[in-house]
Amino acid sequence: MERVVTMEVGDDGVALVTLNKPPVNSLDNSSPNSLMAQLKEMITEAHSRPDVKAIVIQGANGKFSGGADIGSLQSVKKEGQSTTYPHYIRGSSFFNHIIEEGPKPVVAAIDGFALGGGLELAMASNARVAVPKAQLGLPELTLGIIPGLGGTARLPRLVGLKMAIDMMLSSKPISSEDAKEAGLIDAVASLEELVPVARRWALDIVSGKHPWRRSLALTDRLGSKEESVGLINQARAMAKKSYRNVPHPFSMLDAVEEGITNGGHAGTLKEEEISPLLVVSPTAKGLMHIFFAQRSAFKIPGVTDKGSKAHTVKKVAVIGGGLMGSGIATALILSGIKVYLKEINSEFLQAGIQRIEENLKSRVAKGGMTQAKLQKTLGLVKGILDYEDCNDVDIVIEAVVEDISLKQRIFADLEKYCKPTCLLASNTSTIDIGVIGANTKSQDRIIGAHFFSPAHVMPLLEIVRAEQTSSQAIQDLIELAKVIRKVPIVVQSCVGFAVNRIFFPYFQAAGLLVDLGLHPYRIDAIIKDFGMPMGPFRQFLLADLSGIQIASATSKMYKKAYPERVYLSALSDLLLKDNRLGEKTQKGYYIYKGSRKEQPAPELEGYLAESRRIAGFIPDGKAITLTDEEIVEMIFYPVVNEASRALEENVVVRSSDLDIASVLGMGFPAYRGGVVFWGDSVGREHIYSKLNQWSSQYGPFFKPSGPLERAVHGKYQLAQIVGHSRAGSRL
Ligand SMILES: C[C@H](O)CC(=O)SCCNC(=O)CCNC(=O)[C@H](O)C(C)(C)COP(=O)(O)OP(=O)(O)OC[C@H]1O[C@@H](n2cnc3c(N)ncnc32)[C@H](O)[C@@H]1OP(=O)(O)O
Repeated sequence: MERVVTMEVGDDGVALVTLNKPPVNSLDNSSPNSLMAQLKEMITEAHSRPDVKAIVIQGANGKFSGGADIGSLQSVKKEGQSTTYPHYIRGSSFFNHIIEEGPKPVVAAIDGFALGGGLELAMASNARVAVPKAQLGLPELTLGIIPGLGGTARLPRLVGLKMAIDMMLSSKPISSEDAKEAGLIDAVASLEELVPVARRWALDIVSGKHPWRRSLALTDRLGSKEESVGLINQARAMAKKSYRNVPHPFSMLDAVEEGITNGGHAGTLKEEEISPLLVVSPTAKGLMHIFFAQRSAFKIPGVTDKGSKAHTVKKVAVIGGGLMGSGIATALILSGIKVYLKEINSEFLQAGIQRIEENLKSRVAKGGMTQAKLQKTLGLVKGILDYEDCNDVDIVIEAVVEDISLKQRIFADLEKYCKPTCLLASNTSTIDIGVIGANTKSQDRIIGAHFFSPAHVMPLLEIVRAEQTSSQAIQDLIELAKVIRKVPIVVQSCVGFAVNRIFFPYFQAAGLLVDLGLHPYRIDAIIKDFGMPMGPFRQFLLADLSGIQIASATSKMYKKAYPERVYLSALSDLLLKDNRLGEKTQKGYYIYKGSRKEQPAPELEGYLAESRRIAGFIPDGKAITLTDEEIVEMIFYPVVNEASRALEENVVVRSSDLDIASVLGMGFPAYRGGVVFWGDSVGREHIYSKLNQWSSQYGPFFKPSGPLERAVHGKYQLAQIVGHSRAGSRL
């Protein structure tokens, strides 16, 4: 039997129990051989051995524990009224009775992180010691579940109810320094001193020098029941505003309330009752899928598995200080990378640097940065006017206007002045990477680095590889993404790459529905209720933020690339003609009165009528009637349809990359698992038959794609289209 928990008893009478299950010492509880079962066995043995006075639990390889094993939670299935929830041993009962209330004190020695069940194990221990930079938190809500090993009952007793609720709702970990101040841990010790301090602490509990604290029994941080229930109700009201369509934040608050009103043990029983139900909810399935999808995105077969190392990036040149360039520069300096910002004259340079400063200032205003840190961070930017100055940078990221010959000239210049190992990246969203490098001999190190606006905020980076791009170049850019905390998806060049490619039908379907008589505001409200950050018409104005010319130009580009399946409503052009550019001119589909909050524009009706007249879809003037659900379907099924094409064309490495693209690039709700995952959960047959029906009613925009049709006939999931990919198929 593989040992993942070991025990060593020292001369001091302390049993040092070590969790050793790479990569994160997860608390697997699925079998007699799993970590939780072995841990229970070891602690029970320690309690019964006469030579053991106290127990210290640590994690191997610089990590305490990353919590329950998410893989085994993900595979839980519903079986009639119950589920296959992995509790080989009853975790809460073990933590409550054998660790917290056992006959010998237990101290947790925390290195690296204690997250989820990891922190719950530490909180069930009678004291906690951590290294200075350890991270402690309960991030279960990001997975669609709640703390299930006593976290909702113990955290409020250790740090107070308000902070506990904040920590759980935000899912953000805190550092050991903050944890010490809050009362979550008892001492901070250097790595060398961690276990010795924990041993001494455990013995001091035995001798009575330190109190023998049992978290579930603490009450000193809790206010009166009335106050507590008031706080919990306030949190419910807040959660209603920020969480749509998901049950778990409210379940978490129910468990907290039970633990406060009926005692800690009752709280842990409530968790036990709720957790198996939540883990099989569509929300948890979607969020756990996204958890693993995000990690898979960093692994590219033939690139990251070759054993070669990425180059370290210390200095990057950004060409162009416009909106995108300054955003990219901001993202880089925020991660401590030196940036040369290149512009064509000092006036533009000044403006670019000012934009970067504005980006940082807005962080300061939101409390995310101090003024002193702003100055230090801004100090990492140096303005330059000549390519000669790029001779010592590791990567260049070009972010100038979408002009092929301009870009070709820039790359020819870069090749001349940059060192031969320098990666040459373009932030183009439309131009073929191969074409950009056509006038150089450096095609192997030319690559697309497509950021999303605002680049210092949006978490996605599309890495576009051309035929000749080397695997080293891809690996270097993946590494840069890691450093600047972006999730990369590696894509083959095609019009729109991944995100814009699969979402062009989203905006076009919305336009089509308006031309069929629906109102844009109703569509926006329904799509927002579905979980998008804003509706397509409100978001159109976001496109305007990065330049309305781009939005207009890209529609034409799609028309050219995918003519048989594009629907261009006249509506946006009618608005543009009247200089209704959205927020920029304070009017678009909506009006803005000096704020970003949209207000209805009564005059929109005239534009709608004109657009419908041009479309000629409803000659008798009678708008079609659709339910809210049908509107969601008519807007998102075309997206799934396009995603199936992108999968078959191998635009991405794996289907989950498109899920990441939709969630991180467009704000598709993570709890729905991304567009492909969602499409599969809705069901390919249903989507196919609906698209067929609409295609005969409303035209080829809705025609089911070849790959979707094949998946239906072949009875395989949309997520498996990549495996059924046919080279050269463009149906
Ligand atoms: C009953 C309980 O209340 C319920 C729970 O505890 S649910 C679990 C709660 N815990 C979490 O949400 C923590 C999730 N993990 C993380 O946030 C991060 O992985 C981390 C901060 C622990 C480490 O981050 P980092 O060093 O960047 O490594 P990262 O790439 O994320 O993870 C390393 C590997 O560990 C895996 N992993 C991380 N946490 C895991 C977990 N809890 N279960 C299973 N696998 C896990 C990752 O999938 C990855 O696997 P791979 O190498 O095969 O891709």
